This record gives sequence, structure tokens and C-alpha cells, in this order.
Amino acid sequence: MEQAAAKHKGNTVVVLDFGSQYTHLITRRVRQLGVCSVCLIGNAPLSTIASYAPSLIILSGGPHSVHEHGSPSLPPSFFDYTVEHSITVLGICYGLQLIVKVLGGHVKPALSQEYGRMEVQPVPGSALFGDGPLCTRLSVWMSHGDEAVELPNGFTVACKSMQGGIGAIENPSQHIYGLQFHPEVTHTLRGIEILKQILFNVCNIKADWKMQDVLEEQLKLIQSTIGPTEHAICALSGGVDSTVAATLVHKAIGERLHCVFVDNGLLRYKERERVMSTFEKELHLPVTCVDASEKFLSKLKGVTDPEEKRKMIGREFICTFDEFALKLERELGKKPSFLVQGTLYPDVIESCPPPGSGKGHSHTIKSHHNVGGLPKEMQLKLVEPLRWLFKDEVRKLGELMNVPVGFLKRHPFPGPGLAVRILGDVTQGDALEIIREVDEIFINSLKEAGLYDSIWQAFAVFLPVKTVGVQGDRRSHSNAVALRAITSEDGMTADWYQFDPKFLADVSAKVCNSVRGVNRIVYDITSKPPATVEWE
Ligand SMILES: Nc1ncnc2c1ncn2[C@@H]1O[C@H](COP(=O)(O)OP(=O)(O)OP(=O)(O)O)[C@@H](O)[C@H]1O
Repeated sequence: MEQAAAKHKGNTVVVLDFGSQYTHLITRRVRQLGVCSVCLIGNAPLSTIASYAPSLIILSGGPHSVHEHGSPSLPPSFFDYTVEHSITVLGICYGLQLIVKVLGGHVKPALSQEYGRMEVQPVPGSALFGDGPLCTRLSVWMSHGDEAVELPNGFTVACKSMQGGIGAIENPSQHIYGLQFHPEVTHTLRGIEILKQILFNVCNIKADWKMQDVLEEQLKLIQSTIGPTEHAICALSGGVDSTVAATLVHKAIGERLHCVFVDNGLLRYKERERVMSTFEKELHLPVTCVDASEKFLSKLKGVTDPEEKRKMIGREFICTFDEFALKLERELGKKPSFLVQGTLYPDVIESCPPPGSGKGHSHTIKSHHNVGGLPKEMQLKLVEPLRWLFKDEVRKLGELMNVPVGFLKRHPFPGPGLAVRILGDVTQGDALEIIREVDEIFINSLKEAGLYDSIWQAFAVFLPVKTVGVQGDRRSHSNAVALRAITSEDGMTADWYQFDPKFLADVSAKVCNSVRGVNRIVYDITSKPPATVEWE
């Protein structure tokens, strides 16, 4: 992506992150409009910003007040640089307030704080909204406690909120603009049109960001990183990220990539056969399937504490990978030197502490990615070809490389597998068989009803309780199972899915009629937060 940005010089947007929960969304929206966009920490040095030769710099919102001691600000001479190079600056919320403060205006705590949906009215003929279809009362999303009360020299108000507050400001001759509301969230009804207007009319940027370019650049990059005689290994989970990463690296270095898929005994119904068939027959990936199910399950016997379960699984994964790597080393006569991981952009940016938190900026990876990590002593260098991409972009990249679309649309599945979906001891009774069957019925029903793709994740959970039922005129004392289905944009927050009651009734009947050992089904009606997606 550094290279992608270099190639798009003149058509790149840099988003400076001041800690808003919406910053990633700004970057995503810009890319969705076909424009190359990268997100940098708010206090990135000017030299880093300049290395991307941006046409537009967006200053994100953030949780701070510009008056707070130590609140994040812009690097010295920021506006000298942007004005000298005719780079457009757009401040959003905190970004607007920063512009006003740095350029000598005045920001103060607002008398009436503006949170949530608001209406604003653009000033006719403003550079930001023009005289066309956007110059009309707009329904927008605001969330701020401070407001600009005195604008710096050269600035005018481009729109006002119905409460009389400043909704947007502009200084077209210096190419500096500010929005007090968030155009990137869907609650701002015409937010995408506003972003388009800014990108394509105010900045004259070209929409030339294409996945095909990313693919070609990444192939070259991988080939230049992994030397012609070096080998790489990749742990495949059957998920989208590691599969797309492996497919890409395989395209670049061929059989010098060695993949391993571990059957830990905690996989879904026929998962091993299904993913191995996709890897081998459709993607032609060089992959070894290691059946470690007995090892995992014997270690997990009697373990009921969720943290202990996860740790145990993590340790077993590492042992299994270690053995695989040693075997490979014997076969190849040399150590593989690279590890391919399917780290995504949100994994990278989420692990960066926000500016103003007092912590340094590091591009460390979310620790959960170490589930597939190999022992540190192996000193493998990381290859992370997806670290600049969002999930929807990874799917597009996968499509370009002919990864089957059905595979790309798979719901995420946790690394510790069914162990987090069986509460208590994973090896209790028939829990694993029961949960596999229920899950399969639920997922197939979703597919038959055409609902699978509109749901982020759906699964069944085994509850370690026996309940009383009447089955075949007899009292039964069997297990209760919970179903969960959620919708989400990115997995960070989620809403429970509101099925038609008939759908749930049908699934319930199918399960109770065909899965032995289940006599009660409950549906999870909690969002995230307060609950998490998985139960453990
Ligand atoms: N059964 C498995 N066999 C081999 N590797 C695995 C397995 N499960 C997980 N991994 C490895 O651990 C990494 C992180 O697992 P996690 O389930 O958190 O995946 P993820 O971030 O959703 O990515 P993916 O889409 O590739 O599953 C995976 O990308 C993969 O490299």
C-alpha cells in the first residue's frame, strides 16, 4: 500500500486519526469511492504525511477538547505545507475545531451540546455544498461538546445547524474546509454525496484505486521480499483472511509456500473435508492437514474455565505448528524463513493507541493473531499482504484470484473453534456431536431462506444444563441449545438479528426432531455491547 499510495501520488487521501471511533470508516468510505486512502496517527510527522503526496488530508474527529492540556494537535507548519502545495484540508468535528484553534479563531464549550441526528442548512453558493442538490436542508449526525464561535481570518460559514451553531466552515482560497458533523456515518443521510462533492468537485481527485492494481503490486512486493530460494509457511484456518493471504503468496512464490491446516477436534460439521477440498481442488494450495484432534481433546478433558481452555488451545496450536515446521525443515534441508499471516487493516489500526492517550504509536498486531503464531524462537519474518485492506477489499481481492465466492462470504469462525461454543467441558457427553448437528441445521436453514449473506455471524451454543421436555409422549431430560445470529459492520459492535418467528419455529422443530439429546432451543437477544459475539 505504501507503494500503492506512491503510484497514486496526486490521488491519495491521508486521514489523520485523532481517536474518533469513526476514523476507519472515513478511510473505508473514501476507498469505496475508488480513491486510495491511508490512515495515519494524528500526530504523524509532516515528513511521513508528505511521503504520501496527498491531494486531501482529512483531520478526523476525536474524544478530546482542543482546550485540554496535551490534546493532540497538528505538526508545526502544517498549514504552511498544505497551502504551499495546494493540498486540501478537511477537518471533521474535532478536526474542524483544531483548524479553528490553530489558525487563530475561537472554540469554546457549546451551550447546548449537539449529539445525534440534527438538521443543517447550507449557505447558498458555498464551495463545499454549491448551489445544486446538496444546497438543501440536510439531516446529519453530530456528536460534539465544543463549538467554533469565532472563525479565523479568511473563513466563512458554509452551513448552519438549526440550533444556530456552525455546521461547516470554509476558506476556499487556502483550500481549508471543516464539517462539524460526520459525513462518513450512514446516519448522515447524504454523507456519501457530501464526500463525493469534496473529493471530486472541491479537490478534483481521480477515482483510480482498483483492486487489480493492489493485486499486481502485492505480487511484486512479495516476490521481492521472499528471496528466490526462500520458503514461507502459512497456518490456514479455513477463514477468509488466511486463505486469501495464502492464495496471494502462492501466486507469487508457488510451491515454496507450505500451508498447514490443523484439525483440532473443535471444527464444525464436515469442516475438515470441506475446507481441504477447497484448498486442494479449487485453489491448488500446497497444504498439509494435521489431525491433532485427539491431542487437543485429551488436553481439554475436564477443563471448564474459558480462559484456561483458550490458553490450552493456544499452547497446543504452537506445539502442532512447531512439529510441522521441524518436519518441513527436515524435508527441505533448510528452515523456512517467512510466516504468512492474514492480518487486516483494522487489526493494525486497532492496536495503535489513540493520540493523546500518552502511549506511543506502534504498529503491533492484535494479540489474537498469535493463535496461528509460531514459536518466537523460530524467528520467522512476517509477510502480511492484507495489512492495508479492509474485509470487503479482501473479499474483492479473493474474487480476483478466483477464490470461490461462497467461500469468501463465509461467516467468521473463532480460532479456538467449538470450544468457545460449548460452555464448560468441551468433552462432556455428546456435546461436540450435538453442537455440530444443530449448527449445520441452523446454517443450512439460513442459506435456504436466503438470509445467510445478510447476517454477519450465526451459530449454535451448547448449554451445560439439562431441561425437562416431553418427546414422543415421554418425559425427557435433555440438553438446551442456544442460537445466536448477529448483524454488524465490522464485528466491533453488533445487533441481534430479528428473525420472522416462523423461521425460528421451523429451525426449532427441525432440531428437536432430528438431533438426539436436545429438547429445548433458546434464541439470544443481546447485542454487543453489553454481550460479546461468542458466549465464551
Ligand atoms: N485450525 C487451524 N489450523 C491452522 N491455522 C489456524 C487454525 N485456526 C486458526 N489458525 C491461524 O490463526 C489465525 C488467527 O485465527 P482467527 O480465528 O483469529 O482468524 P481470523 O483473524 O478471523 O482470520 P481467518 O479469516 O484466516 O480465520 C488464522 O489466520 C490462522 O493463521
